[in-house]
Amino acid sequence: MNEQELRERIAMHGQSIFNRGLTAGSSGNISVRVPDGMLITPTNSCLGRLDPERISKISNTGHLISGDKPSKEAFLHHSMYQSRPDEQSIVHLHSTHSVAVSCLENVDRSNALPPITAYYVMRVGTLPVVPYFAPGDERLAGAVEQAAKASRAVLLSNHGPVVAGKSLDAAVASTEELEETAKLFLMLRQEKTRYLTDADVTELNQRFPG
Ligand SMILES: O=C(CO)COP(=O)(O)O
Ligand SMILES: [Zn+2]
Repeated sequence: MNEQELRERIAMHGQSIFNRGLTAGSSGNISVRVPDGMLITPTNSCLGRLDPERISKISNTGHLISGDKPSKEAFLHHSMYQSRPDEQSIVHLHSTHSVAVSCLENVDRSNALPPITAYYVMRVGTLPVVPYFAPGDERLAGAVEQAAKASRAVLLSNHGPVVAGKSLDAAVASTEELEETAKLFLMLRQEKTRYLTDADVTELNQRFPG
């Protein structure tokens, strides 16, 4: 996909995400790597109403090349790309059920969600939790860079998920799968539940690597 097509696809996904209530107001941001840096949604923009031409383009050193002022979380996307050089896109949302899990006191900080379904294992896998810092706080960079070494998805405490993928479509699909699994997890918290076993997870990782 060329840069223009990527810009249009970011806007298309943003609108779809917003219209389904997966992030509200001006929350969330999306980035895609390009050869000379990254495209990222502008700060304070509504994902439902992105203008492809105004999407920010920043260099690998963080300088604005074109478009509106970039997301205040651009440094966080940068940190995650540093840890995961094969990933091409990152999606950060304030999706309700994922945010709810990020607020639970006794969450397992090395992996917030159990393996409930095969698609969760295939698209997300593990979900380390990063301590709370205010949005845009650069201390998030180190914490995310470290956590992202173990997984393509990290959960920011009292905030929301940040998910990387080998393409924009893949990053969006993994973020959606994470949100659905967070919803299932909360629905099942009072029910006796059979999670997938370690053997089930090992088999899925062998059948569907990457
Ligand atoms: O989700 C957000 C902050 O965490 C939105 O911030 P931006 O509008 O700067 O992208
Ligand atoms: Zn946010």
